[in-house]
Amino acid sequence: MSKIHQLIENSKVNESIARKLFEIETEVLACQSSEELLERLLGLIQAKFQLSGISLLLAEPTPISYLINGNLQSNWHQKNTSQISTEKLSLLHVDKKPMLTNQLEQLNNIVPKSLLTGAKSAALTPLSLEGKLFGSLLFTDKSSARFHQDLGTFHLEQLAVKVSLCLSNVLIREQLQYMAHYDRLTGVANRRLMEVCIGEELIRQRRYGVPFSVLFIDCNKFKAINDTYGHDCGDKVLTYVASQLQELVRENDKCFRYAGDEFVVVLASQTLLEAEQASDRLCQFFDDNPMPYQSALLPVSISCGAAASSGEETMDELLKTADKNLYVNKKANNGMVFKL
Ligand SMILES: Nc1nc2c(ncn2[C@@H]2O[C@H](COP(=O)(O)OP(=O)(O)OP(=O)(O)O)[C@@H](O)[C@H]2O)c(=O)[nH]1
Repeated sequence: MSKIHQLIENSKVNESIARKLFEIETEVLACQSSEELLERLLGLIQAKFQLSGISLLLAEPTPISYLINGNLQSNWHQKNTSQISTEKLSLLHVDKKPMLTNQLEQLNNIVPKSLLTGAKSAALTPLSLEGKLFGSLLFTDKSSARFHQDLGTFHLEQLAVKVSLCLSNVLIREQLQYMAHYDRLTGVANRRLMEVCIGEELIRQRRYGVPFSVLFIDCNKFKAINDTYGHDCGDKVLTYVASQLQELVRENDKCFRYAGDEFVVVLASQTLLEAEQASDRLCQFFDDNPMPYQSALLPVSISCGAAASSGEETMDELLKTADKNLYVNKKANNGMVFKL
């Protein structure tokens, strides 16, 4: 082939690659979550470029990978995402550049063997967030001619920048949403999300007659725990109570941190009697299960008040009834002593 023909041919190939990347970019721009974005992106790349294998390598441990890993729970990610140490990742991407190779022995002891099964060549695209390398997209092919050291990396570099940008935008949005709806200390949903949840239950009840109840929960003598063992211990107690409450309620029920040492549980489809039974069960659990603390056991106790929604009252009225019942029950619990 003459030089000019070769140039024209190269330019056509480049244009076709650029077009496919543009189409992929356009499609992933609308993705609302990092999980959806990565899944969609990798699926599109594999289909459009007909790659035999594609996977996501995530650095471990970095704060960024922790943030992303928490979001990647789908079956697809379980199958296609692998952990890689930060040191190994930087071996793949010297100066944060893509890597192309058909000498796969170079990847031995860096990339999990299973990801290279049947492959004869591979391309790795670095992913960065806030200037930090946190992962790599691994493309593999059955042909050793597909990726090799002498190929240019311009398109992969572009892809790396664009994916990193899209991902960072989505992650910032996810972080903001999380901070707006979840309590930082205990990890349970906050009062704002509780209002949304009760609002939805009220609509369901008024429209379809589905009952629901709420439990107002308060830790007993919590101030004394803070004063005796310190604020850090108090924080641990709150985290312990929140995590146990979440474990103890049914899948459909939801637990919220209302304020300070107060929590609210929304019991979907449950009557007052069922809510009172749940309340007894929760109180009994904490009486029977003191919190492990500094190689000892710290008694933790809670009081609960239940209220069933009739569909007539407002959210505030419902919570007030539960709160009133809580204080009736709390009186009976007075006199708890905390000893390590
Ligand atoms: N450690 C810690 N303490 C908190 C937090 N939020 C609120 N508190 C404290 O929780 C305590 C709640 O005290 P009270 O409302 O008097 O409750 P109590 O001591 O459990 O009293 P009773 O409910 O009557 O048994 C206050 O001292 C707050 O300072 C928090 O995030 N961490």
